Amino acid sequence: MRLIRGLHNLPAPGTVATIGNFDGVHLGHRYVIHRLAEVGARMGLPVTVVLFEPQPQEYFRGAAAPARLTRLREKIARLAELPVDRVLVLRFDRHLAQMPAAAFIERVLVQGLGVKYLVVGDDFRFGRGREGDFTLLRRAGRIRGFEVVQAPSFTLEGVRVSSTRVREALERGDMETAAEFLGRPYSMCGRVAAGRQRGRDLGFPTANIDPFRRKSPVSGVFAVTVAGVAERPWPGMANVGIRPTVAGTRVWLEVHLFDFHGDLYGRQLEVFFRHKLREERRFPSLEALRAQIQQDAAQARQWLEDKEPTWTTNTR
Ligand SMILES: Cc1cc2nc3c(=O)[nH]c(=O)nc-3n(C[C@H](O)[C@H](O)[C@H](O)COP(=O)(O)O)c2cc1C
Ligand SMILES: Nc1ncnc2c1ncn2[C@@H]1O[C@H](COP(=O)(O)OP(=O)(O)O)[C@@H](O)[C@H]1O
Repeated sequence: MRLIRGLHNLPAPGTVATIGNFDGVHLGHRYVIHRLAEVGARMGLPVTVVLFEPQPQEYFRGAAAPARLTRLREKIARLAELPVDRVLVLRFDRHLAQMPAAAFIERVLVQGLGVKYLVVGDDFRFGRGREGDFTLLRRAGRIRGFEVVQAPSFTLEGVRVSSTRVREALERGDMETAAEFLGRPYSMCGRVAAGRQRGRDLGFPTANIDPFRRKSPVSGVFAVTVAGVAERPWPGMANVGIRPTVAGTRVWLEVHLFDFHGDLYGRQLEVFFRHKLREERRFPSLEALRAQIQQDAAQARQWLEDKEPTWTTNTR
């Protein structure tokens, strides 16, 4: 899969494509991409996914935009596992926000991509003031020689899988439903940064990861599994929050790995949120926090052992 940033770096025109946010790269997205890849194979054309970064809602609404499920590099990693030949990332800035819909079609879709077959959601809007919609695309396609189809809805037990639904499940701590919609447990990726070495004093060293999000779609304390430590996912527990007890100010993802001794600084980890244990709280003392974290550890171990009994024999 090739990652292309901006319209200037596009390879020769001729492609099947889809445009969207693809936040979460959930089962609905995967379904659309698999169908698109079938068409691409039939037409003998590569598959292009077009993404905007930041997501248009973030550009327009700033802090009021919904929490990101996946940051760009997470989206790209998930898309690379699918039959996608290229991801085109278009910077969503003033220039793009103010581009008339007709110019978007001409510059991006026709001259840029040379699109022959395009899949978009029924509610897809584009161009200055959201003037462009599905009908306009269809009409332009008839004139400029590309086909436009609506993304098929993917449903699970009658529910249309969407990024919003995943966010709602995560918000209420329902990790199981989120995992069903995503096709995998919800995860965040990041590099382990140096903290203030307090975790060690608490008896629970934690690998600190910057979630790189204005808002996190998950918060609280979780049983987790972590990829990037060893061959197999490593069991642990994590806190996502601002750490009110130690007067933290911004959101961090902190992971303690069970029965791990070693250095993780600089390591790229993927943390899978398997089960929510509780909300983050402000404790009257570090002593009280330590006692609670001990309980969290016991509960997280229990949950992971019940769900993934192989760990007891394989990773310890
Ligand atoms: C499982 C777990 C649960 C935690 N729960 C809370 C909490 O409820 N409230 C809080 O203020 N901090 C919580 N923390 C964060 C600790 O305050 C933090 O790990 C500790 O202060 C170490 O910070 P450091 O990165 O500065 O070393 C939790 C940490 C872990 C690993
Ligand atoms: N079991 C463990 N789980 C997580 N990190 C560990 C563990 N054992 C050692 N470490 C290392 O210790 C570091 C965290 O130590 P800590 O005292 O919490 O300091 P800080 O959080 O301030 O960096 C991690 O980044 C990692 O390199």
